[in-house]
Amino acid sequence: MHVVTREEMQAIDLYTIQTIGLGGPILMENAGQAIYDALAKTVKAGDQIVIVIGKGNNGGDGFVLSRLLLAEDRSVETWLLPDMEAIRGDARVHLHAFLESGGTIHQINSEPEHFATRLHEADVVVDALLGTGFHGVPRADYAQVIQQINASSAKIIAVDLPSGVPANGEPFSHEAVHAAQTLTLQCPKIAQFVQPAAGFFGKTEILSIGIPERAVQASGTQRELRTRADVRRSLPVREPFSNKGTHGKGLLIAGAPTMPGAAYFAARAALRSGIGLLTVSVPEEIRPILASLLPEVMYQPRQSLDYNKLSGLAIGPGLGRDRAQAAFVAQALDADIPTVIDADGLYHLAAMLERLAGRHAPIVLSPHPGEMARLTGQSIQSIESSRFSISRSFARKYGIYLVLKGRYTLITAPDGRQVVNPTGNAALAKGGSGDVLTGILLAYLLQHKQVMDAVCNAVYVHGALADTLVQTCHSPLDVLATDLIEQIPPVLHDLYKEKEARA
Ligand SMILES: NC(=O)C1=CN([C@@H]2O[C@H](COP(=O)(O)OP(=O)(O)OC[C@H]3O[C@@H](n4cnc5c(N)ncnc54)[C@H](OP(=O)(O)O)[C@@H]3O)[C@@H](O)[C@H]2O)[C@H](O)CC1
Ligand SMILES: [K+]
Repeated sequence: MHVVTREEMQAIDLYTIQTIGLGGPILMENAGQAIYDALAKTVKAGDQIVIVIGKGNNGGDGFVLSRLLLAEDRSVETWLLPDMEAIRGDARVHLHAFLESGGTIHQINSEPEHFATRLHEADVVVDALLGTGFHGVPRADYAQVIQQINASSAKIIAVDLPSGVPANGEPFSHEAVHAAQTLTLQCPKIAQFVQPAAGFFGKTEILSIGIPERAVQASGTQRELRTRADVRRSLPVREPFSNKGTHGKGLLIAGAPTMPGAAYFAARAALRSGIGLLTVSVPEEIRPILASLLPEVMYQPRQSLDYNKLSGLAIGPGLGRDRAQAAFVAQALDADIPTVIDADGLYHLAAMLERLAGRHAPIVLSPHPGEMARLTGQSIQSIESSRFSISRSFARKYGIYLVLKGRYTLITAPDGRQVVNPTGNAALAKGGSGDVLTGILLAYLLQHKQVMDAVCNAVYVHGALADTLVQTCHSPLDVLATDLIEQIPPVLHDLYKEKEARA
């Protein structure tokens, strides 16, 4: 599933209409029908529905929905902000069809009090004011209606985008529709995954409107939303006669006397994620503690790390920020084997980014926004408001795989391809969860054929751990790193069972 900008969506529309030959009115009919079907799942029989329509094709979707609801014995009113004469093109076609089918249009500007009353009484408000055509700041008349919609106690369902939200996720400070649910048409837009826009979507459902994949491909978009099917398809299969050496020999350089837990979490997560052989390097003071907790791993002293015959390494969890540790990061980079750098490893990396050049083996960096800010010298706010572009330029500049963590973690390949991860929740915002991800990343880097699959699947599974825990027996407040690790077996069990069932 591709994530698009407004311009890419418009190009997809144009290709579908001009090259494939599916006219705009047909797409709009499909859009209206898809919205109608999605509404049927959430709107109750006696609900009073108010559909609020703007001037463009987003409004056109609203006319189709109004016509489809005509046939039902429901309390539905359709309210139009612009004058009817201003409606043009495909939207005009469906305005005409609605009226000729017996529909009634109420004009907001002619009956402002009645509109206010209906909004107040409504159980559901469908926001078909503005979609991908919106830009800038809402004009006064639209701003007024957006404010009125937000003030109603109705369940707000936005068509394609919450009105007032810019499709490309540009930062904004004006009021936009706070939707309980957004029914996005065909392709998720960038806005859904960046702040502050993401906060206006509510529960989001992507509805197909019959646009062929070829039209999406033609737009050249390089962004995708990872689906469970993508993960299932690309998970490594364990051959029956494989041996421990087949699944990677990894080295984890982590932990400090004051932070032994990080090394434990990353190591145990790597083991649970299928790594074949794992060697851990921790300061001698804490090795006995780790050895008692992790009998499955081998140990190497920091002073004599052997990088030969390794399939990959991870460095950073709990490593510590004193200068002495920087040398281990530099050494790891010089080893030029598949490498994951996280946490304090990223802290030291910031002073030696030039070492990333000229390497051949893949490198995966997994910063949270604060660590990314330090790596780029930008503020956290600028990172958060332009996650896609900042990630892309950094990954391409240094030739690395970048995992920019967040509510929707964004994965970027050295060639600029980007994947949005849909799983995860606030339960992950706790010490140790990043160490668990590092362990899964290391294990997957050593087991997947494609690096991008390894990284995307590790991030997907990591988020799915938190989702499963919160959906079954935890709250977002009480999930510990150890809970995440112990959730790996059931989550992988389900994924592999689904994979087998589809084989
Ligand atoms: N393939 C698909 O996804 C399909 C999507 N459909 C729907 O079409 C919209 C996009 O339609 P479009 O007409 O391009 O644009 P909008 O309806 O979103 O809005 C256009 C009108 O909005 C006005 N506008 C723009 N900026 C502002 C602003 N700052 N304040 C107030 N009004 C604004 C603008 O008015 P003008 O007077 O400036 O012209 C436009 O008229 C998409 O989102 C889907 O919902 C199709 O239904 C099917 C295919
Ligand atoms: K809308």
